This record gives sequence, structure tokens and C-alpha cells, in this order.
Amino acid sequence: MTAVLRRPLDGARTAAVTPLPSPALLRHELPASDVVADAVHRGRDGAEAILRGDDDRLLVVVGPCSIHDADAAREYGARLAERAAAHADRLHVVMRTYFEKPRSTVGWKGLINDPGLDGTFDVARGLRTARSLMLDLAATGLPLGCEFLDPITPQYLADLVSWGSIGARTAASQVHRQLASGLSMPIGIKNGTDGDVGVAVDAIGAAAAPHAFMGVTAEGLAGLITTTGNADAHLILRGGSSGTNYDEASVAAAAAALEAAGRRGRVVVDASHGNSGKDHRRQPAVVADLARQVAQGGPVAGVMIESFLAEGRQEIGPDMVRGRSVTDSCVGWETTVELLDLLAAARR
Ligand SMILES: O=C[C@H](O)[C@H](O)COP(=O)(O)O
Ligand SMILES: C=C(OP(=O)(O)O)C(=O)O
Repeated sequence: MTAVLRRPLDGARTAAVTPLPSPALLRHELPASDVVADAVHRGRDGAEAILRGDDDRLLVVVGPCSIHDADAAREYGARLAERAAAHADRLHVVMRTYFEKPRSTVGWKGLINDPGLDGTFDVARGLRTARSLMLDLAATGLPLGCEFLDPITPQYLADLVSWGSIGARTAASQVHRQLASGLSMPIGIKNGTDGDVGVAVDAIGAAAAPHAFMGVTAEGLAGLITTTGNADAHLILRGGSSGTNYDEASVAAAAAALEAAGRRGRVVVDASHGNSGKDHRRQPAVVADLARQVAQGGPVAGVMIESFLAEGRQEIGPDMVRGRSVTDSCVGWETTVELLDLLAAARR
């Protein structure tokens, strides 16, 4: 029989596969110093103690919706480290260092995916830029927080993260629940984009359980990952298409749903996203309501604020304003200072 040329069975829709440095290589090139390791541990311990009710400070996760300019983020971090130190007896401040953005359809997917903001997708550079920025920020003593989106990214960066999140678009994803079950820091899981809190309560239960799943080792090889479960997975109320859920009744209902599922009835509330209709000008009113709830005691263990140096948002383009978000709109620095003061006063 004459040999027939077979059509390839895969690769039909793959344009290229480009090698990346292994996670172990990147961590070797950019290692965590003792000062950084201490900041990461203090960040994790503080967040865990607050969520467990053993520390009566308020967790505040604050920072840009996404980081696109490492220098502007360094300036923001230096300012935030100073405010965090000033409020350290009442607030446990974690800086949002979000390098991966889940998109509703398409759009810029964050600094790791496209550090040039120009569709060149230099992921190796994105990983280096993100890790090196995180090392600089953690060296100021600031604990860092991010959303875990791509299941491979944690191997490159998770050692520098004190608090993590699973977003509204992935709360139902088994891959992300399994990932959360093995991460070394408390993981906040958001309610769905439609406002469904049940999906996040289910995710918290799934993340608390041990799992075995396929993943990537530090050397970049395929591996079977076996986890012990994350007892510090918790709920983030972020509102949704059905309305906001930062008010006292919604917070109480969410806490009751958690308790009915056998989980701790303590929540983090996001002042942005569905709770502000993505309009940064509404965040101060949400934070003011949360401050009132915090002052009364109750289930609010933490508050999330989207903030950057300059308020608002802008499109990616040639004439961008330094320190202004290129994803969701953020409150500016002066408002951030006022909101931190307000939350600290409420905790007093
Ligand atoms: O937090 C950021 C955005 O809300 C999220 O990435 C979705 O953005 P999009 O709806 O603009 O795609
Ligand atoms: C994407 C985010 O939030 P959500 O998943 O609530 O949309 C975010 O916090 O950056």
C-alpha cells in the first residue's frame, strides 16, 4: 500500500507555541528576600486572624483595578505603605496588585498577558515585570493581593501574595476552586456577576476540601497536585446585575447563608464592581455605609476599594494619564486617603 500523507490531528487553530521560563527559573532570578518573606507572612497571618475573628482590625484590600504601569504602581505603593503604617492598629491594608484581568468578552487581559499594551503578548516579560514589581512593593512592608485567573500563574507569583481572590466570572469553575484549595493564603471568592451568592458559598465549601488535579510543577512539567484544602476561603460581596449587596440586610443574609453551609459568617465587601455600577464616584458612599456597619460590629471583616493615583479610567492609547486605570474606574489618591481614615475611625 502506498503511504498517504495524513492531515495533522491537532494544531489546526494554534498559530504558535513559544517557550516560557519555568516558574523555578523566574523565582531563582527574582528571589524573595527575608524582608519580603516577612511581609508576606505578616500579611497572610493578619488576614487569616481577621477572617477567623481573632484580630479585630479591618481587612482593607485597596489598589488599582489593574496595574499597567509598574512605576506608577511603585509610587502608589510607597504612598499606601505610609498610610497603612499610620493605621496599622486598626486596619490591615493589602495592596491590590492585579496583573490578570478576566474579560466579559474581549479586551486587554492584564500586564502579564500583554505588558506592552499593544497586542505583542510578551508573557515572559509580563511575568518578570510583575514579579519584580511585587518584590519592590513587598520590600516596603505592604502585603499584596491579586486575583488568580490562569491556573499556571501561581507557580510564578503566589509566594509573594498574602491574600488572593477568585473572581465573579470563575467562582463556579472547578479548576479555580481546586486551585484555591491549595493556595497558601486566604482566598476571597466573589458572588457571581448576576449577584448569585450561592455559587460563592458552594465555591468556599469546595475550596475548603482537599483535591487532586493536574497542574504544572515549579520546573514547568505536568504534575498531579494534591491539596489539603483552604480553611480560609471566604466570601466577597461585589453586587451584580441583580443589584447591589453591600447594605446591612444583604450582608446579614450572606452571613446567614455561610453559617447555614457550616462556614464562618464573616464577609469582605467590594465597594466597586456591581456595588458601584463600575462608577468610581459611587464608591465613597458604599464605603461610608460599610464604615457605619463596621462601627456597629457585625459580619463585615473586610472592605475592597479600587483606587489609583488619578481618578477615573482611560482607554489604552498614545496619551495616557499616569496612574489612571485602563480597566475599571478607580477613586483617586486624595479620596483613597479619606476612605482609609473613615474606615480606621469606624474600627475605633
Ligand atoms: O475588574 C475588572 C473588570 O470588571 C473585569 O475585568 C471585567 O471587565 P469587562 O467587563 O470590561 O471585560
Ligand atoms: C475582576 C474583578 O472583580 P469581579 O470578579 O468582581 O468582576 C476585580 O476585582 O478586579
